[in-house]
Amino acid sequence: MTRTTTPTGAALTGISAGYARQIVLREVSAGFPAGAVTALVGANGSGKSTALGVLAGIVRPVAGVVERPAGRPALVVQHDAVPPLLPITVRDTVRMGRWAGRPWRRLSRQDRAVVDRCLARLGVDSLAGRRLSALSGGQRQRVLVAQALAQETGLLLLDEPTAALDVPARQAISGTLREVADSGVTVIHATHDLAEARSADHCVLLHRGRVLGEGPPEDTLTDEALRAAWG
Ligand SMILES: Nc1ncnc2c1ncn2[C@@H]1O[C@H](COP(=O)(O)OP(=O)(O)OP(=O)(O)O)[C@@H](O)[C@H]1O
Repeated sequence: MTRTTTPTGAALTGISAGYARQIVLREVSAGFPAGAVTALVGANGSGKSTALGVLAGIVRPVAGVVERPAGRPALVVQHDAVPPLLPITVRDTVRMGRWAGRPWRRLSRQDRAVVDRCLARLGVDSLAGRRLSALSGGQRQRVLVAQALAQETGLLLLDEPTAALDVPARQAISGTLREVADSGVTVIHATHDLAEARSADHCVLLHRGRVLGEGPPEDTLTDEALRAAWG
């Protein structure tokens, strides 16, 4: 079941979910405050992407309740999950963020202004006319974040948005996520980078599809919890 709530953020209660042959998340309950950055932390295969899929409404749970802010959530997948030869430009990619469920709709002047703002915010305005497929992984990742920002959503979900990025690109994205959260958005990103998780406001630690801990990073990412999560 999905409920829309605002402005408390998002929450999973008693969620079990997975794929045709496999239950991945087992009775997961966790809160994701509005106006804050939450890091979803865990080892490979712990269920981070599946939890993002549930929050995004892409993975349908077999049990439990999903609560999220009203409106269509934005999900930024990993840049290598985007077909590499997709023949669209950077600007078109960000414009897609304004479609709001109506593909190729004509964008208003205001929509175009939002697109320009998001391109500039992620520092990809100079690449606007380039093909997405001609960009580096880090540049492409920034474009995907710009597309998500263009949705102006209350729930921004990102799957390892800074994996494999250099330090300036990582800082640019982290800084942007912080600003977006400060504007009241519920921001949730999956990561196995502990430094990044520690700079979040809140974190949820997953291990084999279950929640090991939740709360401020300093209380949640203890040596003992991390040993258990990676054990
Ligand atoms: N589309 C899918 N179809 C079937 N099984 C999947 C699918 N996506 C993930 N899984 C399985 O679900 C389990 C959890 O994967 P998930 O991607 O949610 O973990 P993760 O914590 O995001 O991992 P990683 O850090 O490697 O990205 C894994 O066993 C994986 O094989």
